[in-house]
Amino acid sequence: QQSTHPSGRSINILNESGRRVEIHWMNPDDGSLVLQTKPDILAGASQSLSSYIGHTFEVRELPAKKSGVCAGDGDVCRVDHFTVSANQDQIFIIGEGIVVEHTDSKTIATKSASALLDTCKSNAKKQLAADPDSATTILESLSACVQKGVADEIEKANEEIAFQAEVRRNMAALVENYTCADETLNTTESKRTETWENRKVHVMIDRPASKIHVIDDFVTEEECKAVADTAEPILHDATVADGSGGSKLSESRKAKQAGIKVHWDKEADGDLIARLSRRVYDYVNHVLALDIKEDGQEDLMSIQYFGRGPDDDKPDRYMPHCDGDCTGLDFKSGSRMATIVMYCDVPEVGGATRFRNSNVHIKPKQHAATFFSYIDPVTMKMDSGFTEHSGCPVVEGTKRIVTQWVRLGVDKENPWNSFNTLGVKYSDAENQ
Ligand SMILES: O=C(O)CCC(=O)C(=O)O
Ligand SMILES: [Fe+2]
Repeated sequence: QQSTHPSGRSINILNESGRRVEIHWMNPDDGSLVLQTKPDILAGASQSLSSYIGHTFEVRELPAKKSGVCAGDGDVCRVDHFTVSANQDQIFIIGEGIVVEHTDSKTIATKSASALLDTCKSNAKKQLAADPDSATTILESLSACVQKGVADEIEKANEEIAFQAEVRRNMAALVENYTCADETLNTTESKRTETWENRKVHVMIDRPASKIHVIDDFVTEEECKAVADTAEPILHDATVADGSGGSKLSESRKAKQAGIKVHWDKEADGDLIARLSRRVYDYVNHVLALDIKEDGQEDLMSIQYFGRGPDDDKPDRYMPHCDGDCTGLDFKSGSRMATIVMYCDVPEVGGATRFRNSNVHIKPKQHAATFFSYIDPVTMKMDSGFTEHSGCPVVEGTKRIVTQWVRLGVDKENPWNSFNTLGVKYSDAENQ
């Protein structure tokens, strides 16, 4: 519970004081002390604690077992305090004299930045002493020195991130089937909630290039029915592009689907599908402020998965995929950058929407919607894998969703399919 709470921080305490200490949490309401360390932290030992931003702790030196006294002046037991900050990777080092030093991701970064500057500065000073008239050259070599140091540090950090991302991806792939099959798994706890047009929004991840929201009561029963009625006569097996301009059935996408055209000319008359589609673009614009218009966008897609029981070895499902690019590339005009999946009918068993790289599991709730975006609207860089998702196998019952894949850079003259050189049908549009 603590580690998933947004203000939860797990902290590490190292006892380098040479003395035995204990840690108390200070209750801000009444100032009482609550012992956190049992047994005591011996000299040289470490201890981790689950805490929260803003919590303050007291470190108390304990009397030596033999002498029965502390090592402070006049045998006094020394005390210090520390407070948990918002930064990540916080370490509290209890030093000699029971003085607590606080390090975290920020202070470590600051330290390595100043170490780097110190090296460059001392080089510059030496040069200046040798040749007092060479100020310009010195300034140049100083900035070259800093630049190289910064580049080296960034490269190191990027390499570390790439390594960690690979470990995380491999783990995610491994647990995918287990988590999909785990019926006891509920929707992941949200980071925070918001409200949009009287609807509750659960914010699951909120990164510049990767957002996942669940919106309650996004679609109404009559809108679902309007889509289902239109889909019924044209429902067909889901296909993917076969690479030569045609389409083929796919193991990775087992479902029935039908493209649903939006009759915008009937919007003013209260057309239910147009009303739903308008809400989709309103929400996308609310989150991304990219001024997305309906012109040239893909049709709505009705997708239906049918459960055939636990013995079906080829259940209806969508294997993990990204709807657009999710490799961190620059955005390409006309391509997808957000998706809304609306749940019209939810199955009895199976059928969760899973974002395996973000560890976000969404158990479909009738009439709710999952919104996700995979573009950073400021840098125009795409998500780097956090929005990869799957529709878990549907085991019992029927799952009916309506999906809108949203593009940026399309309009009447340049509709979505003009960006597809093969000119494949709408049913082949999803990138796999
Ligand atoms: O069925 C789901 O939950 C996911 C559907 C999906 O991935 C899509 O429509 O792009
Ligand atoms: Fe998808």
